[in-house]
Amino acid sequence: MRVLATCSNVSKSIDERLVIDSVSFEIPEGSTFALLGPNGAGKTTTIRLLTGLLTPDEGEISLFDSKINSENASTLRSNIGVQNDGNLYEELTIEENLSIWGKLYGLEGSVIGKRIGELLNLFDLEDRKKSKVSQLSKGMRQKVMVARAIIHHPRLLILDEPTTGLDPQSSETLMNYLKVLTEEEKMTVLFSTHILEGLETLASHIGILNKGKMLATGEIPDLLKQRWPDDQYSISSNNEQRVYEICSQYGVCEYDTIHNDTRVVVKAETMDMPDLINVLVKEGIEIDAAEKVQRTIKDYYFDTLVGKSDEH
Ligand SMILES: Nc1ncnc2c1ncn2[C@@H]1O[C@H](COP(=O)(O)OP(=O)(O)OP(=O)(O)O)[C@@H](O)[C@H]1O
Repeated sequence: MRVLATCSNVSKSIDERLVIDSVSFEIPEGSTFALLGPNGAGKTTTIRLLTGLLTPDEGEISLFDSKINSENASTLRSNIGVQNDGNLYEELTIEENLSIWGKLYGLEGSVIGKRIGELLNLFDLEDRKKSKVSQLSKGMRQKVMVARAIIHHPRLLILDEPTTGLDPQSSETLMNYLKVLTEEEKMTVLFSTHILEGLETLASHIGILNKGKMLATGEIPDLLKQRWPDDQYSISSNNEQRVYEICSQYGVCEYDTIHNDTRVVVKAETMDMPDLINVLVKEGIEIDAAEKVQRTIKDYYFDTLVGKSDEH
């Protein structure tokens, strides 16, 4: 797959503090890339570096196969859409704001009208299109900022915590729309977020930043498979302690510190699940359920950050 953006060993200090520390990652074309990490991890700074608003102290950033430099930055930026791209015009209406940006991006009048209609509909802002931005709520402004970044259907859309301030329904609508943009419009999307629940249905790739370092990056199914190569089952029974003891004898049991329960890691070479269930039943244990554990990005995220909070 073609790579649309690359960060290679990028470092950046702000006020003599190293806030981005030799970060490398790739954004493949057509991907939906979620940038994750605790507060202050460096997500916004990475986004500002990618969009050319900040210059790396070390390392290289390439967009669309070209290394960003002071000469080509503005041309490259015309192919990206950025949510926090300057302020909105407070004394103009939503419609006027979007129209100005459509013109700036060189769209034809008829296309601008059509796109504005779609975006107002998407964000449930049709009845407010004649309202001045200064009269909008925080969440509504956020919607207009995101709409502005999308209006020209950029090749690469970059959104910094796009759902912050949005109500649950609007968040869901926006995230589903981003999926449509990647699938139908072949757009590539990078977004930062703190929302981990259900992320695997929205994102194809992730990068986890912590204290300026990229701890893990790649395609979600690959990362999950690398971290948990063996099938795991969660067994609920009338005697958890005994299950743990018996499974431990066979070397297939571990205590899951994230979920606080007993999980059986079934390694193909040791024992398969039906055999193990038989052993447990023969021992007089009543098994209520033995469910295969579906690992998620939330599990992966916390597993990656375990023990990292004190490092720097
Ligand atoms: N303009 C600035 N001046 C000084 N320090 C800054 C500036 N911008 C960012 N930093 C520092 O860089 C580090 C990374 O900040 P950044 O905003 O990139 O984190 P983030 O991952 O986006 O955090 P959050 O999830 O809280 O938005 C922080 O320690 C922050 O204090």
